[in-house]
Amino acid sequence: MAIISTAGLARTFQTKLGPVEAVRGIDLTVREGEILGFLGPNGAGKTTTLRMLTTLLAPTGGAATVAGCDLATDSAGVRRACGYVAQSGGVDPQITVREELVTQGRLYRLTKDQAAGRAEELARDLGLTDLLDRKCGALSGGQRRRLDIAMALTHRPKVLFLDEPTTGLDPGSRADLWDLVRRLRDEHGTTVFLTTHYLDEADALSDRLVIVDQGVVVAEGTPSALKLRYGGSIDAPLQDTFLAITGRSAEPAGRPPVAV
Ligand SMILES: Nc1ncnc2c1ncn2[C@@H]1O[C@H](COP(=O)(O)OP(=O)(O)OP(=O)(O)O)[C@@H](O)[C@H]1O
Repeated sequence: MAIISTAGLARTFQTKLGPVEAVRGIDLTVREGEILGFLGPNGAGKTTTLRMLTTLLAPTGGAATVAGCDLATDSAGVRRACGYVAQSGGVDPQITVREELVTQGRLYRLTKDQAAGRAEELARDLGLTDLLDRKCGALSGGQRRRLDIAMALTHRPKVLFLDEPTTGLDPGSRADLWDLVRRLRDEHGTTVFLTTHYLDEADALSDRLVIVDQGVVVAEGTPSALKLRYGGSIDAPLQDTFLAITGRSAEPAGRPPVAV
């Protein structure tokens, strides 16, 4: 069953220098319980698409449904169904992990007791129990990401959107995060929609890849199917496949991470 479905989803920004067509018409379907890797070179329109699908940004064209809720007419329903972890989270460094989780629960209208209980539950699920009374500012990068994800899961969303979840993490923390994403899907049936520039990550985690370039979908399929079709063999490196599809590298500026 499709949990996300979009048709011609588009967003043009009006700027002083003229219109910028960030997303020109995205057609895609995501099945329930799928881990979808949403890839594309810098500026392809990935974050803009995520922001539209999570109701943070209004589309200027097209349509979409998330968990059966129409983006245009039922944004509250879409928000109930979605958790979103942006590229850089906005936790308060001065308050503790517990306070941050409880506050998030209260924002979702849980009672004090419910919010305290949910904070403990999330901390257990995400390996944060020993850190509950630590200040957020004292967490490592990997622990911060786990807290960001815990907060996004407070209301038990059906779909979790992760925008470059492992950027800046060391190989061990990246591997932990991959395990967490798989566990979320396997134990809770959560659909995961993730963007990443790390092709080893996309390859290891995703059931299916959607590759965008210049605001449109240019290829989609399982990692193996894409490698076979564009890289010449199912053993082709995803790097070569991506280059064949977009003519560009997927890596952001800077050093590529060590594969784990
Ligand atoms: N608020 C805005 N105003 C004007 N242009 C914007 C705005 N937000 C994004 N853009 C432009 O839209 C295009 C797509 O941006 P977006 O951030 O969605 O790409 P991305 O695929 O997530 O890129 P990256 O991989 O670098 O994070 C880019 O050309 C960007 O400069």
